Amino acid sequence: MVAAAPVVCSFPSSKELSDALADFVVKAQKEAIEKKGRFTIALSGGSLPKQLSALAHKTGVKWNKWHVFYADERAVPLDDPDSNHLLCTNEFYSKVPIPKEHIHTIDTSLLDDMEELSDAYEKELIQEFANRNTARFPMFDLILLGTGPDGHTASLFPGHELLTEEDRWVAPIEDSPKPPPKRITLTLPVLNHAVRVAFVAAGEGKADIIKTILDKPEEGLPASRVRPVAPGQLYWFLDDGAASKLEYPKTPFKL
Ligand SMILES: O=C(O)[C@H](O)[C@@H](O)[C@H](O)[C@H](O)COP(=O)(O)O
Repeated sequence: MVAAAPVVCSFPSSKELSDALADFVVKAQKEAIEKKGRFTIALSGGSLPKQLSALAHKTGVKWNKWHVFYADERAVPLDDPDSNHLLCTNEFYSKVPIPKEHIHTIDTSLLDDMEELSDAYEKELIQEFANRNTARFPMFDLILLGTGPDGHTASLFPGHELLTEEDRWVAPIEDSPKPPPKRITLTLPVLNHAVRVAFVAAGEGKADIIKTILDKPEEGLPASRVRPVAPGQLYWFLDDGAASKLEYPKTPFKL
C-alpha cells in the first residue's frame, strides 16, 4: 500500500511547537467539518495533552463538532492518576468547551475483563464510524501520538504481538512494559487509515529514538510502522532538541 513520506517540522521552543500544533489542529478540524460536519480526533497520554492547551487561545474552533477518542487508555478508573482521560481533563478539556458526551471514555464497569473492555471501546468506534461491515477501518480525521524512549506509540510496544494485529480496531494489552500494564490501544491498521496522524515529541532526551524511528525505519519500531495509506498523511512536530540528531529532511512549517 502506498504511503506518502512523513512531513517533519522542528521548532526552536516547546511554545512555538504547541502554537504550530494548535494551528494545524484548527485547520484539520475546519476541513473535516466542512466535509462531514464533524471532527473525529484521537488523543494520547504522556506529554501530549499539555501541548494542546494552546488551542484554548485559538479562534475558529468549533468545539461542539469535536468527537474525541483515545489512541490508548490505561485500564484504570477515570479518576485514577494513571488515567489518560484524567490527564486530558486536567490539561485540556478543562480549558475548552468540548461537550462531555462527545468525549469517548472506556467503560470502567468492564475493568476486570480486558477483552470486554477493548471490545466495548471498539463498539464506541463502530457507532461513530458507522457499520463495521461497510468500513474496513475507521478513518479518524486526526490521531495525535507520542513516542517513548523505546519507540513505542499508543500502547504498541517493540516486539509485541499486537504489532501484527490485522483485524481488530481496538486491542487489549496486559503486559505493557510501561506501567500500568493493562491498557487498550488503537491498532496499527486504525492508525494507518487516518486522514492525518501527527506525532509530537520534545526534548533532547528524545533525540536518539527520533533518529532511529525516522532515519532507520527498517528497524521496524512501532512508531516507524505508523505510515498512513494515501491519501492519509503523517506529520512529526518536534522541538529542535528532539530533532537534533535527525538526518531526515525537515520541512518549514506551513499550513
Ligand atoms: O498512555 C500512554 O502511555 C501514552 O499514550 C504513550 O503512548 C505516550 O504517548 C508515550 O509514552 C509518550 O509519552 P511522553 O509524551 O510522556 O514522552
